Amino acid sequence: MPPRTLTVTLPPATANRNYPIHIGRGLFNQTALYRPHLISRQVLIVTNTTVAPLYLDAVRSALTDYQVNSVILPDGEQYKDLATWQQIFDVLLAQRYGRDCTLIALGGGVIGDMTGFAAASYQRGVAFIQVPTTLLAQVDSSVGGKTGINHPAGKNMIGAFHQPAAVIADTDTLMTLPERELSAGFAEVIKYGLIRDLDFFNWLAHHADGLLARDPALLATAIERSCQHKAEIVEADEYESGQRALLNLGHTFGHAIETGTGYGNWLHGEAIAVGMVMAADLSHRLGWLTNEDVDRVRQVLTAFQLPITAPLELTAGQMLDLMAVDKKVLQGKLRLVLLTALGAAQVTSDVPMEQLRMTLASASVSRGIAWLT
Ligand SMILES: NC(=O)c1ccc[n+]([C@@H]2O[C@H](COP(=O)([O-])OP(=O)(O)OC[C@H]3O[C@@H](n4cnc5c(N)ncnc54)[C@H](O)[C@@H]3O)[C@@H](O)[C@H]2O)c1
Ligand SMILES: O=C(O)C(=O)C[C@@H](O)[C@H](O)[C@H](O)COP(=O)(O)O
Ligand SMILES: [Zn+2]
Repeated sequence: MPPRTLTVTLPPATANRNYPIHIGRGLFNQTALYRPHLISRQVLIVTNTTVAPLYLDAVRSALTDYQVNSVILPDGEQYKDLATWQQIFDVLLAQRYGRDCTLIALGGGVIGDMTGFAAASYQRGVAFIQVPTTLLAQVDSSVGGKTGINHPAGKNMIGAFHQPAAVIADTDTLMTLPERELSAGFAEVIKYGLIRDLDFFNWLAHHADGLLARDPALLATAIERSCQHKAEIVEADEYESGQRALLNLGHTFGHAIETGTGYGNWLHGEAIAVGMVMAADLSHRLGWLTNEDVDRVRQVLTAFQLPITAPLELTAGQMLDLMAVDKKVLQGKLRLVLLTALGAAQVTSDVPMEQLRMTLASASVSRGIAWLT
């Protein structure tokens, strides 16, 4: 399979902001993919303790003509925080990096979000390249320019929109990804099917076994179609004043689960899988989906080894408190992404509290009604 390149086309602010998404095997060490986006010789690779031993040398080998430094952060969602993020600036300043430097994010979504936010902030904004190494990062987080870090009270609460100069998604990296992480990535892939592409959703259901077995052709198709969806939405609504919010399907619930259970205990994709079941359940309670539709959502997520029930340690009250800090809240009112059919979504602020509480209770199989308190 030859590599594919998609383009994210954005309106120019002061300069051309379009950027390529390269998808394919063996892309890491191709100097030609990096060179057009490097403004000066100063390059900082940001990665973590798991990814560095696997791939840092390969990326460095593409950049022998440059002054390359690296910063290796601790691994985990619990380190997507202010203190860890500051380490990036310590290196940039110690090495006297200027405004024409380029940061490279080598890793999953955590590294991508933190590096992008560092690039948005250092000297008020420098360039960065996304080199995503997880499925989730290749299909979602590396594209679109949402960058940031967590606060103990809420996910991604501190951040900026800052688009990358390029995305280089080397699909060979997925061969070393743990199975649990691969499944978590599929939650965001399934999300595209649920919000805007029923054919893709059905295709994913049909190929679940092959995708989990990492068939390279199937993976390439899933990644390309996901990036196409993300690019189209970001091109239409870069700053989330409208349809970009649909990419948040399951996230109001999921982010509450991640924050409430302690960052890193539930993977982002796992929490979003449960969140999508909750969104589907609530859509059914509003009469928008049939019972069979909701079962189908559960079945497909289960086929990808994803959870479909909520963590037991959170009460509905705690969930609602955590959901109240969601970034989609407007004038103090919760706004949720719900499904009007499989393959179609909308944002609604008219969520009856009683129905929402029923949804929160029903997604917790073991605790049932006690979870309502
Ligand atoms: N900016 C966005 O648009 C956006 C979109 C979705 C998710 N996110 C964020 O992304 C994060 C989740 O990203 P993630 O799922 O990639 O998690 P992650 O970055 O924590 O990576 C998952 C795990 O896999 C390891 N890893 C990475 N690449 C590997 C490889 N090739 N082989 C072996 N191990 C590898 C990592 O070290 C980590 O332990 C969350 O913080 C979420 O909020 C952001
Ligand atoms: O790109 C977007 O827009 C998304 O919402 C993609 C999500 O998968 C991602 O998890 C994002 O970081 C969530 O954004 P947030 O604004 O709810 O923090
Ligand atoms: Zn997400």
